[in-house]
Amino acid sequence: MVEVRGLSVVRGGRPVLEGLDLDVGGGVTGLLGPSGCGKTTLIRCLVGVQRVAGGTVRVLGEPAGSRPLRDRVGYVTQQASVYDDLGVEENLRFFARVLRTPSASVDAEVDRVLTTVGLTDHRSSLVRALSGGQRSRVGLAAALLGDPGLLVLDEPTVGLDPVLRRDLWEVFHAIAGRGAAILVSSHAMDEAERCDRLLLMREGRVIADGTPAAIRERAGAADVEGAFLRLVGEAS
Ligand SMILES: Nc1ncnc2c1ncn2[C@@H]1O[C@H](COP(=O)(O)OP(=O)(O)OP(=O)(O)O)[C@@H](O)[C@H]1O
Repeated sequence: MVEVRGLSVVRGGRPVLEGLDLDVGGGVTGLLGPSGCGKTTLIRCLVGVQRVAGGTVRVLGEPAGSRPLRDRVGYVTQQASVYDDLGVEENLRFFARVLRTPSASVDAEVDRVLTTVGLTDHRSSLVRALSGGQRSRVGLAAALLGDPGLLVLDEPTVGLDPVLRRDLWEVFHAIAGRGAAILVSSHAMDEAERCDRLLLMREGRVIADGTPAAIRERAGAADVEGAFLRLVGEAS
């Protein structure tokens, strides 16, 4: 679903990614790595908003950021990307219009994404009156409009309580179970265990790639956190 070849990015005059090769298939893939290693930069490349110095990025068979991908790639950024002074449903209707959802399908689309994220009871609430976790789910609902084949989530569970985090992970797996690929960046090592596959980055390179069990085994660690610390340490 994602094919990255020889990707190089320079930011602030410094190389951030250098000749990165990567494939992402179905299921939930976790993107881990120390702060500043290039996770958000890679995500920006996948959604087509990052200027690249070299290489190619193809998503669902198309160049990243190209017009056919507009409603086939969902992106939830670290910052809230919904309007505080609009209602939940109003936000979703607005984003459906931006995506040019045919007007006859908008009601069904809005109902579908509200059900997926469990917010049907809050459809009329103003976003600013919601809790942090509910607000995150409005952003996720907006990213699910158009039924994207790839969903990219940049630290989607920061600041959420353990129950909400667990619920959101159930939503991610349900979405992946319907055939979408999900790429989630995270610093939460307990969440890494929930991924089907992990990509561990350090200084713009992928230093480990496999299931959580395979990565634990390779590092000889009891959990992903131990494996992460060992592998990042080895690579330095
Ligand atoms: N707007 C910018 N201008 C210049 N350099 C930037 C900019 N944004 C990020 N960088 C640099 O690019 C590198 C990678 O940043 P990036 O945001 O991709 O890291 P990250 O792995 O997502 O970090 P974090 O886990 O802290 O979110 C860092 O060294 C950072 O200083």
